Amino acid sequence: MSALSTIGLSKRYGDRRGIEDCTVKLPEGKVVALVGANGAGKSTFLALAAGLVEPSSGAVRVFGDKVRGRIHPDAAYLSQRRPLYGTFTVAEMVRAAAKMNRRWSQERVEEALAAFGGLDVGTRVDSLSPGMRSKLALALCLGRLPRLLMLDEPLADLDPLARDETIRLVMADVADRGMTVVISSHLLGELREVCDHLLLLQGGGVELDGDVDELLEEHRDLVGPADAGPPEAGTVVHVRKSGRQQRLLVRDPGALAPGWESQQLDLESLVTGYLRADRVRAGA
Ligand SMILES: Nc1ncnc2c1ncn2[C@@H]1O[C@H](COP(=O)(O)OP(=O)(O)OP(=O)(O)O)[C@@H](O)[C@H]1O
Repeated sequence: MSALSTIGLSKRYGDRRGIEDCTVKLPEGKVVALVGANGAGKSTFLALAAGLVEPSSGAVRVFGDKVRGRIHPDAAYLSQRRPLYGTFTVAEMVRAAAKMNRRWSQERVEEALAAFGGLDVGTRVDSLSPGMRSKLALALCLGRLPRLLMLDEPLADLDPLARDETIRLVMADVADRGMTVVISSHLLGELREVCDHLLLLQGGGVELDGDVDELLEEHRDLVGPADAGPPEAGTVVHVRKSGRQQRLLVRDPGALAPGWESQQLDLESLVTGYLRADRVRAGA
């Protein structure tokens, strides 16, 4: 079964497009990197999946159940706003979250807070730094023992050590409980080590949706003379020319013509190539 699936999912904000006609099936037990340029629709996608926003059309399912106006009981969602009660202390916030959730592991929350360190439980939430708020909000999400964890830019406010700790905590639940994770982030270097699946949104639509290793295998950077024609096979995603050389990002390039050299891509260069191509299209 798919952990999270959408069919023809669209959301419009007046005449603005949030996301448009997204159909995806995200596999269970995997870590999905949700990426795209600013405004591509990542937060909208996650808010729809969490039931916080009503679709304009189409549907979202979590573990096969249609999402209708509230979060699925087996899911947890860390929104970019990190909603917490400002006047509560950290300890009061944890107690409030425990009361609000039928399934709750105090042990897991405490483990997470201890792993981050430096978060005094007597501190008022509104005096925490943005990074500390992120840590507390993530610990509360883990306390729900979700089968599906959706994280909207969880690493954005964190120092390098806390990013590493966040990834470790999340991956422990992936390994121990088979939790599925959908994580939106611009920090592709950090995600590469842990993500199995890539969902790339562009202009509200799905540009790439697939297994990371397979996508990296299918794509190549081809380097060749600037005056050479395009390869006979494959789809050219993006072309960059500099001096006497050109560099093409190509999907399924097939056999190479003489003079061309093929280079493997990493996740960051694959995504960056698609983002560049999109910018060229938008400017065209
Ligand atoms: N509440 C809203 N009202 C109006 N427009 C919105 C609202 N939320 C999102 N949008 C629009 O929907 C589009 C997608 O926004 P969204 O925040 O989902 O993108 P994103 O990929 O998460 O961006 P970022 O990387 O900057 O966080 C943008 O054009 C944005 O302006």
